[in-house]
Amino acid sequence: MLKSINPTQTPAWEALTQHSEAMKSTSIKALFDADAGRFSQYSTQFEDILFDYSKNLINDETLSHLLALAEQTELSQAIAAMFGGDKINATENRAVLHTALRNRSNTPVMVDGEDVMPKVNHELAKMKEFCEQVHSGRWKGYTGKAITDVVNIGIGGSDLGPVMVTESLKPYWDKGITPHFVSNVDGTHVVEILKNVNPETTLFLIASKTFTTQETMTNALSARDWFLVSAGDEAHVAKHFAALSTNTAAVEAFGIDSANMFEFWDWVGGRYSLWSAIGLSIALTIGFERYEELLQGAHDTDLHFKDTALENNVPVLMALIGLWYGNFFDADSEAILPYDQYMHRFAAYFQQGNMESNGKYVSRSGEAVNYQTGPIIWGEPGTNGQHAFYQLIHQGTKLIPCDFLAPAISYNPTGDHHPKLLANFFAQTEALAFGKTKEAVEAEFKAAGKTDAEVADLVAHKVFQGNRPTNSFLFKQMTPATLGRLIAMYEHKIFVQGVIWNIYSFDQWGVELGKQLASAILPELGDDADVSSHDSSTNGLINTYKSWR
Ligand SMILES: O=P(O)(O)OC[C@H]1O[C@@H](O)[C@@H](O)[C@@H](O)[C@@H]1O
Repeated sequence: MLKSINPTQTPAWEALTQHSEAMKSTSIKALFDADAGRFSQYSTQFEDILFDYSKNLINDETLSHLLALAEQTELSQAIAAMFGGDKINATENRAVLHTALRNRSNTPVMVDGEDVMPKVNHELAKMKEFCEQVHSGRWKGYTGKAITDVVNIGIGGSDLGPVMVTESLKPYWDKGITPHFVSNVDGTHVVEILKNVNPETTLFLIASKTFTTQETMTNALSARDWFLVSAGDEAHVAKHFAALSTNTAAVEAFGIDSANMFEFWDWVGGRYSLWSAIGLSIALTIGFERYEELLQGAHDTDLHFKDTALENNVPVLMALIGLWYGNFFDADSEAILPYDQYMHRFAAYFQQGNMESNGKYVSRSGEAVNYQTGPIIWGEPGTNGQHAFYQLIHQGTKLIPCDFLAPAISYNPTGDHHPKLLANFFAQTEALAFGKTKEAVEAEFKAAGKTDAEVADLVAHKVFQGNRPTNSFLFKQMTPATLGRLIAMYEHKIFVQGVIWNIYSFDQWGVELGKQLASAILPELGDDADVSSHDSSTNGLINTYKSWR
């Protein structure tokens, strides 16, 4: 159990409040002007990832207060508690051990007196064997053909991780398997995906921690019906359906052979589950060895996070910088901007990671907090975002701290695309930090021959205030290990922030009410009679739907 400590009651919070006032009267530009060594002071290289946090409105004093806040909220104890298998997910009475799933050192990890590593290794061995069978063609479909397509049916944490990772690692799709993902209960999703696959050569992975999620069960049944239209005999299901779940009874009730079940455990949060059996679609797509490299990368970060002093600890620094803007500068969102087309679902992945973990207003002692918690996370790949929403980041009224990520080496070094892409990355962080002064705009106008009147009309619109903070993550090349490192860095950032905000980051009660109400409404949609059991808006929507369908 983590202690409940109100962060706003700590001396560090008070110091940060005062210090933030001082920092509001300086600027990122002034900090750079005063210190030629700022980049080397506020950047660090972790393995093959350069983390540059110098373009932030921070100085040594800021960091020392933030680190004091981490100490006063007992962050180090919380890190030890998580890795040690304590039940820090108190509202579900569960340990939080996605780190055990990628514990390549294989040191014992105890939960309730039991070392979980043997069962983690057992399941990994089972996944490996299955991948070998599928890749070698020994695993055959009902007409004797090898598997060519894998359809992962899952939603939320049972979908977003596999989608993001397989897309990010597309250059590694060399096992003859094409992955597909069905998540939305909208029939369009499953119908459109099934148009592209052949029942004889398709393997369905039903991915659901609980195996009760409405969307996934509905899609799984539709996929099974579609499959049986061609295959006929139910006995063929065993060759084409596997389950990734913690719920053996529900898997069996669905009709999936327990030999085709890949298990994980209640101490794996859904949004932290790509490292478990939920990662099977990844391993099938990129190969099991590459999946192990992904796990190894995450393990590298875990060891760094667990064993490095807070002041040099990358996920801790990421968390503290984010919290600085959220709590002391009223920033309410953060943008994640990968300059890597393959990473196009990275922001969406961490939208769930962050917002489901830290979107909580109730503290660990059950009271409403009186400070901001988790940020809104959003983002799109560069350079597309530049032509869409960067206007607001540069000149809007909101402060939006941004993370820029890019590989130095592209898998597609066609022409000069990659230098152009990276020139944009570097330029954007420069423009956001340093802006463009009125004097610079005026000088530009004058050089272009504009009249004084024209200059006066336009100058204010062309000024960039700058002072917009960014973090940059430049990595050598996107490999499975690099991706594993990056994901784990963001995961631990979320953990650190949740600890300091005194909230429970590993439950998600906020998703339940909508599910309950949807189950109550579904039977009401079964006939054409008007309903009157809800508020007038909900009644109005339901009754209009019924009259129009
Ligand atoms: O993996 P299952 O159990 O189908 O859950 C899928 C998703 O459901 C949602 O309601 C959330 O709780 C997510 O955290 C979870 O990943």
